[in-house]
Amino acid sequence: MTDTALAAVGLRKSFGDTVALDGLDLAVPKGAFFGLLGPNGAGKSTFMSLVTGFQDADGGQFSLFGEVLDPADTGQKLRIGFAPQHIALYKELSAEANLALFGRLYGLSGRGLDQRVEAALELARLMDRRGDRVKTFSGGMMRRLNIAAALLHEPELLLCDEPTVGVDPQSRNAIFETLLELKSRGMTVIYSTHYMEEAERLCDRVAIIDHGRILAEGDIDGLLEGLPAVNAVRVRGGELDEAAVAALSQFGAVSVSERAHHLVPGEGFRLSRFHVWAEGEGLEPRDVIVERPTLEHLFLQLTGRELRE
Ligand SMILES: Nc1ncnc2c1ncn2[C@@H]1O[C@H](COP(=O)(O)OP(=O)(O)OP(=O)(O)O)[C@@H](O)[C@H]1O
Repeated sequence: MTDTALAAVGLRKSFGDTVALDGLDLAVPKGAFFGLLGPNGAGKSTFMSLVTGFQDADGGQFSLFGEVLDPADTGQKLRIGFAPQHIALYKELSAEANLALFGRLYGLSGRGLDQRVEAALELARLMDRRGDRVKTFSGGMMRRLNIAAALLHEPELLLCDEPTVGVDPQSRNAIFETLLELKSRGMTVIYSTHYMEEAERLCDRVAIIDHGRILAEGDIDGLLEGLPAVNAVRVRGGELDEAAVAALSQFGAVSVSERAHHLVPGEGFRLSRFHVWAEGEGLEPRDVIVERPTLEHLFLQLTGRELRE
């Protein structure tokens, strides 16, 4: 028995001169909601297309639940579900007809198929729109259906490629509900995104990918542990006098904007000491905003670039 759902070792893939995957190593534990976090062009979709056998790797190897993954092995393929970045649905057909079609492609029929279609409609929260053509759906509804269609054959591992790109915040929340439902069922999910807030909200573990390599991997708290405990402090109000600003500077680099003083903590910064100082200055707790480091800061530290550049 292995505790690893999917492992990749030394994966390589190039398109002409473009190196999409550059010796990528990754291990995804069973039952993890695993975030693959990286900017556009980092290699996330290429990675998924190799796992699902849509493209062949130039080098390297995968194992799926402890067995070497052979793209031609149908039995192994059935253990994987894939919700691609680009919606793969028939827009002229209804939600229900789409699901039935995908179910038949997976060899389902009769009562078994009907039950899976019902379950998928429920998961996607589209019971009341089941008979409507997909072309009348919002982007978020299509995304949910796209995910549900990938689950009809009850795979053990779901790959979900950037499901929230181009959807409004409300639809995004509805997609999260579907994903959180899968998480609560203990399904192994590999979720690619370039939104660090999504990774922080959904994922137990995260791998940071850039230029086709994994730069860091672990649970989010562990990954952030290496960063300073406080990323920045904002003092609202902008009412500090010159002496107070000079005193603030003992804690690090200070810059001033119209409404606030921003402090980037220096070496040996202690938040407790800072709070004592702030209280002495008569600052209200609500005027002091402490920014904790995020995965965005980690990415910046690792690459010298913003995640969304
Ligand atoms: N079929 C292809 N032909 C040529 N280049 C490709 C192809 N597929 C991917 N690439 C290139 O490989 C690199 C990795 O692309 P990939 O789509 O895997 O990144 P990504 O992290 O999924 O980003 P995005 O969110 O933009 O899809 C990019 O430089 C991309 O332009």
